[in-house]
Amino acid sequence: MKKQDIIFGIHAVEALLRNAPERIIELWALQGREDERVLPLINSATQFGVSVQRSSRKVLDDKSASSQHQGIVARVKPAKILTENDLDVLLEKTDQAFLLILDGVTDPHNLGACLRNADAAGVQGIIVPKDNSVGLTATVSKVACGAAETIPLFQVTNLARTMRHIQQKGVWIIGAAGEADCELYQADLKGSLAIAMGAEDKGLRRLTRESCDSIVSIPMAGSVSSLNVSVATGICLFEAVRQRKA
Ligand SMILES: C[S@@+](CC[C@H](N)C(=O)[O-])C[C@H]1O[C@@H](n2cnc3c(N)ncnc32)[C@H](O)[C@@H]1O
Repeated sequence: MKKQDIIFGIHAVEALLRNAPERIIELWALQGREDERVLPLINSATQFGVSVQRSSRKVLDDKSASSQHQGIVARVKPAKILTENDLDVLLEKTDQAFLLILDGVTDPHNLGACLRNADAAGVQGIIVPKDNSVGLTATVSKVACGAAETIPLFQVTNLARTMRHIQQKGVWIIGAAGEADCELYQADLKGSLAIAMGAEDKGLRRLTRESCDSIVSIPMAGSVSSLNVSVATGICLFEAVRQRKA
């Protein structure tokens, strides 16, 4: 069974039942413990005609390849892969884009945390390059706490080309890099916007950086040279939220 065919954890399965119950093929719930958070999920799945099996902890650990399943594991049909064309549809529907670009994030915990931040900030979609990025794995869904089932993730073949394309549609792209002279808090983050974050090891690739309209840094007071990408993403997104509400 491929890892991405499994979704586990209470928030992730709950979001799946709310947003795409048709994707669930079967569900395993921990036997012998009537967890009040798991029971509504079992009831809801049963209403959708999903087969629910009561299983031992060992079975759930094996199915999810994790011990973090919180007593609930689902086998699912893969999510529809969204591409450049789907991004166009999104842009046509909004007069003020708010997007996140992740240039090659490879750690599932980081992508999960970025999805969670993006959902909380009201981001409409996340753009990632198809290659050299982690996809929507079971761990990503678990860490994202339901956001992997709500935020559209656009996987594009050529990130720089997609960036040019969305710029032509009026989206201003701000990249985040620790060494930039302009501070995040000086940048104008209102209007149609995409914020681009770099990968864990190499940061923004040269072409991605050159495709940004401007580059900003989050001021650092201590001795470390950079923040974790999901932390930096949260800071940038919520500064944008603050400005857009003002
Ligand atoms: C772990 S950092 C990458 C560090 C990498 N060694 C580099 O040279 O960029 C991952 C991403 O988080 C964002 N980031 C981390 N710290 C930042 C800061 N102080 N200012 C702006 N962005 C930051 C950037 O987008 C960066 O590419």
